Amino acid sequence: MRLILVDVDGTLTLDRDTYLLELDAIKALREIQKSGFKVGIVSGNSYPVLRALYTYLGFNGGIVAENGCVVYYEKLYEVCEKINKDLIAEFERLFNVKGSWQNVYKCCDLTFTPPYLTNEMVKWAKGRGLYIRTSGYAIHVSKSKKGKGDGVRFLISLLGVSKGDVIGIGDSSTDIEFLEEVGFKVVVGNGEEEVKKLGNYITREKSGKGVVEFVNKLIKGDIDGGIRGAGI
Ligand SMILES: O=C(O)COP(=O)(O)O
Ligand SMILES: [Mg+2]
Repeated sequence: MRLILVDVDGTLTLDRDTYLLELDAIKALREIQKSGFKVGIVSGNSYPVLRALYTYLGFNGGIVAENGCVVYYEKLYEVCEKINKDLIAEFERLFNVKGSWQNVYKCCDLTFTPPYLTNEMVKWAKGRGLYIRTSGYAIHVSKSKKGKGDGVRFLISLLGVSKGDVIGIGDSSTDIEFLEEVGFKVVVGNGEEEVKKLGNYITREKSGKGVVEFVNKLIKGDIDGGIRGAGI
């Protein structure tokens, strides 16, 4: 089996500062599903939000939610340690940020906006044995050191796919640990520079249009240096 895992915000959207989906990217991914690939989503968003999205988009390769802490494929799994939600009020008060409306639906990875990380926040998290990152959309606080990496590894093993048969597509530093777990790493053209350094393929186009560019090349068999068994 061949699997494509796609980040959501900044990757399936029109750009890195909007929630509007690039509909052509959805179309291209549905098309590649018809040729035998499975398509899954890997995101910092909460499970209910992603489960609805996954259902309405018609994908079939599973869900990694809460930055790797929650995994769904036929069944729901919590992969990380739960976080104490009293931290929401403390973090909001100390740093003048706002907890996401999705925090009530989360177990393990809490989010705050605006998405700008400060040294003081990093120090605060370290002092509490927590990990803190930014996706460009929000600040994420959890007990998970490996972020999306833990969830992606878990999903891949649930599906029984080998790492070499998995393609990952992302945009932000929260995708680094995710991309480290897959055989072929794609970064959208407007992605963060530190993520692009890891990429086997950097799209010319930004966000969702970049997904369209890559998937079309994959369908045509136009990608060099391919991944094992992926037909590229
Ligand atoms: O939850 C976020 O902050 C961003 O979500 P993403 O992981 O789909 O980019
Ligand atoms: Mg993203």
